[in-house]
Amino acid sequence: MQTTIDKRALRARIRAERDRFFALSPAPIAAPSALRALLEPGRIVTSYIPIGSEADPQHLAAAALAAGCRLALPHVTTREAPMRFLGWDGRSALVEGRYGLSQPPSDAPDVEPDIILTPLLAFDAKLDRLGQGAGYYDRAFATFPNAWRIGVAWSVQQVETLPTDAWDMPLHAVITECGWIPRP
Ligand SMILES: Nc1nc2c(c(=O)[nH]1)N(C=O)[C@@H](CNc1ccc(C(=O)N[C@@H](CCC(=O)O)C(=O)O)cc1)CN2
Ligand SMILES: Nc1ncnc2c1ncn2[C@@H]1O[C@H](COP(=O)(O)OP(=O)(O)OP(=O)(O)O)[C@@H](O)[C@H]1O
Repeated sequence: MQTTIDKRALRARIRAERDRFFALSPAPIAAPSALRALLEPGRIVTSYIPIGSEADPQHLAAAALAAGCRLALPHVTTREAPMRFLGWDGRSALVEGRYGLSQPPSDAPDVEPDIILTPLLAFDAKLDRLGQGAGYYDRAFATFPNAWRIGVAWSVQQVETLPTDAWDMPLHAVITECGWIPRP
């Protein structure tokens, strides 16, 4: 399948580019006003703890907490089991999981997210997204179709155009160190 080969090569290229960019100590990702406008008290925002050279959403999560939102983090086990979103107060100890991920303990409460801050490998001008390839976020988007899908990335992760599959749901916006990119 051609798109599978394309995606694998693209992932490797983008990971290398992201590593190079990250080594230059980019400016942190700050919360744009368009995101702050969505942070109503009581809303549930799922963040993530970055691994390697991923863009760090910590200031977005802090803005959400300060606005009275509740936080959650993704939790994965096997590749087959769907990802869960588990409540997190922003300070409690996390547990190391697969791939070196920091996750809430598996007995933390499941929540239904309103805003999904989404890690990604690449995005394009249409705000299509390429992830790690396990389909965790694609499946979560299908489960929570009414949640805001907001990508978090370094600007160098934008590519001309991505191959898409039938299940791909575009992002509503992407936040980079340069600011907010709305869906066209
Ligand atoms: N920080 C973070 N948390 C996350 C994700 C993510 O992409 N980033 N996920 C998104 O789905 C879920 C975990 N899924 C993952 C799926 C595959 C790989 C993986 O294949 N990692 C590669 C290389 C990682 C890299 O260098 O970028 C590996 O371990 O070989 C990692 C996480 C939930 N939590
Ligand atoms: N809504 C869905 N329901 C069931 N399986 C799905 C769904 N969406 C994607 N998948 C499965 O997930 C796998 C990975 O898809 P893809 O390569 O597009 O992942 P990705 O977008 O890079 O990953 P991720 O979403 O984890 O960041 C595919 O094999 C696909 O069959």
